[in-house]
Amino acid sequence: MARKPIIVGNWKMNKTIAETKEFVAAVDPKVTDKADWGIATPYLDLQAAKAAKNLIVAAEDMHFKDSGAYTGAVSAAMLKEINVEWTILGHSERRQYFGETDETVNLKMIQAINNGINPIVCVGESLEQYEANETKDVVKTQVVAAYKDIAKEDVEKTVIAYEPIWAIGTGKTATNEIAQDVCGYIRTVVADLYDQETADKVRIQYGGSVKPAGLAALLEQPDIDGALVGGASLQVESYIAMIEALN
Ligand SMILES: O=C(CO)COP(=O)(O)O
Repeated sequence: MARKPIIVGNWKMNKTIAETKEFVAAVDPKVTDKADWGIATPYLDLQAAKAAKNLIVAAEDMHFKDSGAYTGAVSAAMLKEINVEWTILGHSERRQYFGETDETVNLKMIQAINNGINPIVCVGESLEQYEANETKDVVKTQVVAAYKDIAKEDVEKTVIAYEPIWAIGTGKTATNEIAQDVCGYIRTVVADLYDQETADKVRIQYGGSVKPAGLAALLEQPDIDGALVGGASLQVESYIAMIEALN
């Protein structure tokens, strides 16, 4: 089953509007059709990022309500108005620092789908859970919760990012074997929730200290269809090095 790779840079809380313009001007013309390439940026940078003709532009989060008294939050309608059609949901940093729960991630998944926004939903275990051999239980619980009330025909609009928390920003990458094992398991969870055909269509990314040099081998894994990249997506040179790694 051929699934087009999807590689998205998660900028987290980095880059001003001016820096975004500079990055997009340098990187966007280099994008090839070997993969879907994207950047997830702070809200304030999104409109500048949309100058891109080739790059997917994603938000890093989105509220689950249409509007209302939610100081600091951004709605699906606000994203749609500037033609942002993707968002990350449930990143471990949102779960850790901003009180995101499996329940709010699910509400956001539903809100995203209802508004024509494609979610990249993040799952992954802590170091403690990894060491206690709880990885599969943890990601299963997160995936099952995230997809509650998501219809089968909508699953292929979503992307699942497996990001072991112990590999984020630490320079410690999961080996390709570990990443494949967990991503393959996630696909069986989706198959159990829906069916094999649906599971075969959904794209699953790995994230956690991905670097240009490791990208091609990572994508050779049968159940890894892309990457969610933090640090290595911030510099023009390293983003272009990822594009070139797949040429
Ligand atoms: O959290 C990540 C992407 O969402 C991974 O970040 P790093 O690539 O910096 O480890």
